[in-house]
Amino acid sequence: MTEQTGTIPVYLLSGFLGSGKTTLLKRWLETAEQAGLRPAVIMNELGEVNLDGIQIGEEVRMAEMLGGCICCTVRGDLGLEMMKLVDESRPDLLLIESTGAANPLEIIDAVGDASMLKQVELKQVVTVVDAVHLHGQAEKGKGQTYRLMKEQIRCATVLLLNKVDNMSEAQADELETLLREWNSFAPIYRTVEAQIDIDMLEHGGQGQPIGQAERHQAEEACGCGRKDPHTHEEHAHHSHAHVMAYTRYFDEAIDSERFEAMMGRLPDDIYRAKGILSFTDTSSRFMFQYAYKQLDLMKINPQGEVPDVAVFIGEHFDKAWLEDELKKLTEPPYS
Ligand SMILES: Nc1nc2c(ncn2[C@@H]2O[C@H](COP(=O)(O)OP(=O)(O)OP(=O)(O)O)[C@@H](O)[C@H]2O)c(=O)[nH]1
Repeated sequence: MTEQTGTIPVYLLSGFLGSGKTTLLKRWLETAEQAGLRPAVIMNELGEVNLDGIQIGEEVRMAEMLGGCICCTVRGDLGLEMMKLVDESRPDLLLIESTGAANPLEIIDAVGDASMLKQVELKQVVTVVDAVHLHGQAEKGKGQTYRLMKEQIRCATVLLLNKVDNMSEAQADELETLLREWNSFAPIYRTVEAQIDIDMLEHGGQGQPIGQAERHQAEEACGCGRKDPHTHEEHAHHSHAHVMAYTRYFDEAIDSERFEAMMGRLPDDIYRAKGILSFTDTSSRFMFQYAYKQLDLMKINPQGEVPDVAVFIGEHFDKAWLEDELKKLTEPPYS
């Protein structure tokens, strides 16, 4: 783990929605705590509730930026939040988890601005890639999500090819070749549940901080407003404007079977969902995580007052359909 040298190292966790950033963040925090270090975290969520933050211990100093994406709508706040955290808690390291829709270059710039005022230094941009999702996107080979994933990969100084448990070795080999084509300098680690030696991430396998050359290369590759060298198209400034989030609060417990059946009916354009729910058939509360058709439910006992809530994220999906489905969850049982 990083030794304290006066400058606070900053690590940016990037990667498309549901790729495993929070899973990695939890590991990183555990490792830091075992090493006796005091980490601080900035979390950014598209939805109105910090569901990722609930998974982090209360002892970790955390700033939340909710209801917008760190790289645009709330970008101005990032520098302020970072400086406040540094002044208030003087952490040994700072981890920033962006929304899965963020363009990392914008955040890299914001950290760069802050480093002129405070002793913070961006050390690594770790992009977590959902192997299965990328595989599907690469087969299509086009679209805004594909382009955004490519940008996140190009801006990385370290790449985790995560969720390789869901694919064959040969498919993972193919993806690694693709990652290498898009990003020739970042070390690539294949992972399951983001299991990796954190030291390898902190030092990018080479002990190199982000240098001018890499930064320049990343800017060339994904700079907003710059022309793509191959297509000569301008990159959209907010390449994730197509991603939308829908938040629904519940005042009462819902039927677990109906909920699971509804999740099974979600259309492809709702690819990510998460939330905390109470079910009528058990007294425990549950956190659910849904990413690209995979639904996980975990018992949870959140500290403080946390409402029952579900957040759905996707592209141009039919909100009316979703509202109708959610309404059915709280209706009396059908005869
Ligand atoms: N099968 C499988 N599932 C994984 C793996 N890593 C993470 N997951 C699951 O994928 C889901 C999303 O993981 P998160 O860590 O919350 O992803 P995230 O990138 O933080 O998601 P957002 O913050 O919404 O962008 C969770 O249900 C994880 O348990 C993996 O290697 N394999």
